Amino acid sequence: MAMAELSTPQTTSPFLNSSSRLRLSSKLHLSNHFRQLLLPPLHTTTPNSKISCSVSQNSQAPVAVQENGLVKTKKECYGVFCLTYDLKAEEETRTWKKLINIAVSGAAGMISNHLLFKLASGEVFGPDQPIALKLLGSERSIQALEGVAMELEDSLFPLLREVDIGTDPNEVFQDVEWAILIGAKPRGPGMERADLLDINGQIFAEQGKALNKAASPNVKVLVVGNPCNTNALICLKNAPNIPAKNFHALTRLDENRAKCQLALKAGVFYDKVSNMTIWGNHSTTQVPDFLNARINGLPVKEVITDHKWLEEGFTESVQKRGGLLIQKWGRSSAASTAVSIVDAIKSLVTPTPEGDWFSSGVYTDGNPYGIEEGLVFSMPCRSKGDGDYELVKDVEIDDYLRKRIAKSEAELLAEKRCVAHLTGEGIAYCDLGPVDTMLPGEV
Ligand SMILES: NC(=O)C1=CN([C@@H]2O[C@H](COP(=O)(O)OP(=O)(O)OC[C@H]3O[C@@H](n4cnc5c(N)ncnc54)[C@H](OP(=O)(O)O)[C@@H]3O)[C@@H](O)[C@H]2O)C=CC1
Ligand SMILES: O=C([O-])CC(=O)C(=O)O
Repeated sequence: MAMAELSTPQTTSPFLNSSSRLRLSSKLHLSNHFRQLLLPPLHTTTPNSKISCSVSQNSQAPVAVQENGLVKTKKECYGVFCLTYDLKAEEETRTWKKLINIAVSGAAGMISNHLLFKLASGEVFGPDQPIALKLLGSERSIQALEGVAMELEDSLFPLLREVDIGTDPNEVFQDVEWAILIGAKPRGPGMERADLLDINGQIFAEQGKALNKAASPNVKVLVVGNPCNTNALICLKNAPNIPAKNFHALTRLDENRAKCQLALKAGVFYDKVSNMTIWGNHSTTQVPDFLNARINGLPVKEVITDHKWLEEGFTESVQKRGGLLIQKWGRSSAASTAVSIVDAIKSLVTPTPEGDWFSSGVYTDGNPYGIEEGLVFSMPCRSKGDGDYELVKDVEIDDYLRKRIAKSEAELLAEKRCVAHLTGEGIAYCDLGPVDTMLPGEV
């Protein structure tokens, strides 16, 4: 065993303290990783302080860690992330927040390929928030998942403390505080909508059960995989121990798309558009609410006087944006979806600016808009930044909006009937019409 002496910050390192004993595969490994691990950007360095660590020069992959004479193994962890760091000492320094566990399903897919690097960079939870990523894949994707983990290793993110990969949601979801559920089967040619609801519903029923059993009791769940509203409903119904309020279906991409279209028409930069609600389903029946949205603090209808465009052109462009993108790209939106996931989470962990709100698909339990109870429906929300939200209760709904919101509501009720066997609400009866439940990408 060679002993390495390295300079390190005087304050406790986020990764090591002097009692940490790590088994690494080679000296080269040590120099590559340790330098990054010991010099996180947020710490001031005191050049004279030293840290000692023992290095095995002939060990294999770093899968076992010796701590207080006990060998700890982590079954599903990956590479450098299998090392165990003394996080307890670090938590006492107050410099770093307590580690949070984040699960991502469909982690080898296109959206995740953008999202994971944003999560690991600190862009989502902040520059002082260490994270562990728990990546859920399947037999299909396990090799690719290793590739993802390798790229995460090579990115040397100071905040990324662990990466676990696995195919069993009961293991992957253990103690997670956030679950971002992206993995879902894409709709194939000729596939009936009812079949898609059923196949993906099975995935979300299983994951709901696993979250119920293994996750932190206050886990926040963001469902992205389509049809995301109904998948979120299935998931929450299978997780009775987790508050239904903790489940979200991603409609933030629709909100972002709507803001962009309004900004374009008004000739303003898109940060001038606020109070944008998406009502209803993440589908072509969604209702982007131009009645209550604002541009530079003014009602949209005062700024954009072409009301016919608002009712028809604007609304349809948002509803069908995903389909247009597929026509251009040959695949559905991935980067902008990942950005919108970041926005959705940040909206829950930072206070909503005064007077503004954001959209999220949430459980309609006691909503003030007369939407049928027991659906996951996109509505205006505000947050104090504690991970929770409250509904905005005084948004005006005129006849135009009411009619369209009712259509999206009817669609979600029809979807719900199709998955009754997965929500514990009896026998499924599927009467979806040919144009119902079009995903935004299915035009
Ligand atoms: N809500 C929103 O705003 C948006 C939602 N979406 C939805 O997000 C989901 C993921 O999109 P994206 O990352 O681009 O898709 P990809 O096809 O790149 O990845 C999807 C992942 O889903 C997993 N999956 C789970 N079950 C199945 C199955 N039965 N058959 C095939 N794959 C399966 C696969 O991973 P594995 O093998 O590891 O399980 C795959 O890697 C889709 O449902 C898409 O419609 C997309 C854009 C916007
Ligand atoms: O339909 C899809 O898979 C893509 C999608 O949800 C969107 O672009 O909004």
